[in-house]
Amino acid sequence: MTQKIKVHQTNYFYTIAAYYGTHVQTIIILSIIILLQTHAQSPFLHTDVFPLTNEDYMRRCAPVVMCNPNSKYRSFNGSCNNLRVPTWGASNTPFLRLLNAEYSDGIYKFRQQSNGSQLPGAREINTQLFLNNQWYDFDELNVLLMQWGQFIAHDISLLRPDLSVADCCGVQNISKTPTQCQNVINIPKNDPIYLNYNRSCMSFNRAVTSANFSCPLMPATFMVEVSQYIDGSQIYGSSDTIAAGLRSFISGRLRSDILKNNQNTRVEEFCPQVNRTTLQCDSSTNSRVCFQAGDIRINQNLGNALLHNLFLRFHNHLASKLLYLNQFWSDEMLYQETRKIIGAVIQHITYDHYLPIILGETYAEYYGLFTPQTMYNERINPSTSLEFAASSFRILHNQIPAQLNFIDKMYKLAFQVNLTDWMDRPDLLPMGKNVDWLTRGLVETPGREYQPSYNQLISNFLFRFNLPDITGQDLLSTDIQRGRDVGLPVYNEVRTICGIPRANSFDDLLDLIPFKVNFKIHKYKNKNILKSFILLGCTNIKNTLCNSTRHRFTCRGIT
Ligand code: HEM
Ligand SMILES: [Ca+2]
Repeated sequence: MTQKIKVHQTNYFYTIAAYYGTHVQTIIILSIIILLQTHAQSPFLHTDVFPLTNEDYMRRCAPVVMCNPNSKYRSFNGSCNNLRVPTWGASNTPFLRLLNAEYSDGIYKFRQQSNGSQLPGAREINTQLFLNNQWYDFDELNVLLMQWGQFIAHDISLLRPDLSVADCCGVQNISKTPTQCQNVINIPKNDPIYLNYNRSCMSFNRAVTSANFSCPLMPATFMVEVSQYIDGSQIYGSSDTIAAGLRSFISGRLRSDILKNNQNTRVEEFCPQVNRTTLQCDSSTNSRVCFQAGDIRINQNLGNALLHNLFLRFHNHLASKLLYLNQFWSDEMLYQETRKIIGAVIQHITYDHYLPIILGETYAEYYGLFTPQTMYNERINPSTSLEFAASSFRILHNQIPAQLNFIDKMYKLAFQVNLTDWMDRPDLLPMGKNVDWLTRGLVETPGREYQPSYNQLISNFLFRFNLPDITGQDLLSTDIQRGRDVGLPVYNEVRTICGIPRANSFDDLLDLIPFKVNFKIHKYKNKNILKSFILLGCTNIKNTLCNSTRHRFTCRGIT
């Protein structure tokens, strides 16, 4: 069994985004901090420095799992990858906390300011600091880099919001409503967007806790509902049952649907369609297509659905090649061997192509993240940390472009869509040559410039066609609120665990947060948000294409 230590446990990205509140001024900049520590000093190598509450689940609720040490293939739920502690990294086990939970009641209530008042509203933070600070320079990296990030995020993390309390903002008497509803995101009176829609509140559903898994723990403990290893679980599923439901049981292949395009001129293979009475895609009443895969978020946006479809085709292609070479292999062997190769490919792309760009080559090499330097330390808990999944990795939401380009084989822009117009509605994919065109679009379109804000559409109109109200939601506010929901500690605490001195003044923050970033003035910067939408829509095609793509995630020659 290939066992690789997940990198994000020892990555020290951190953001102040989720830690706003105690000092409003520290909101100035959204930043990633990458700490360069020596291995010897790294606290993350020793599980005994983690909060003791991490052990509570193990002591009280963890199932006894028997492993076969000679098993040739990974389990679907991730158990038995670590033979010392078989449940480490398994689905439906808790996120790891690098630091103690911070709640005002020590258990579950949102953190407060040091003077006991509420933290500034999440939406207010966005509107005051980020929403109007959009920069429109193009990146030298392509949009596929962003899409790969989401694809692996779904491989290692799923924190499910509790949707049993449907629309909190419809509830009038907030003092008598369920606790869940007391955590809605308030919309400031002068909100530049929602003001026009007369909205004062945005729904926010707190995440399900271990109590939903018959394991009530204090402080609130949150469960990862997918296998936490990079193992392709978003393709294959994180349980035996889901995995079996996705297989054809013929020649190692996954179930798929062969669909004709709208002109009946082209036949292509797609992920199987799900029965529309299930929860998947149900929030989008007007979608005709609804794919099924190992992860429930497959249909969330067109780019993610595209990668799922490409990997399904890759699996079935590889399985047929293996069958050709090994005529006597059983369905099971063909399936598992193909799955093993796909898992390795995903790790290879992640460690050798993605992370060196995200972290920088020096860092990636120093920590032995490139493939030839793999090592395995059975004492490292590989679980996805809350600090990573609820904060650090979400910073890369700032790479999401407002639009996706469909580019034809002559490298001309065929058409462009708003990402938020097609959420949970992947209907476009099986039409025409859209799979080819969107693939080319991800590869050939420069990514969104790295910056503190998220794009205007996901900051205002997320899921706009899936919600009862037509306006939609704000991903940046949701990310800030999610940090509070799961009890993330304040930024200063995280500095200390990463070996950086505590900041005692705002000047102390300058060591890792560049002073100037917030004052960047760009030619397209426009105070009027609605005008900037027009700018986005009119982006000149010449500027939106990469000149060539010698590297998987890199645009070349763009100025
Ligand atoms: C392509 C467009 C994307 C959309 C529309 C999107 C949207 C979302 C949404 C709605 C959530 C759940 C928010 C909540 O309720 O707490 C989420 C979670 C998350 N996103 Fe994204 N995202 C996108 C891309 C990305 C990218 C590029 C990355 C990283 C490189 C990323 C990393 C994450 C992570 C780590 C989580 C938490 C996952 C969990 O534990 O459940 N996402 N995203
Ligand atoms: Ca996984």
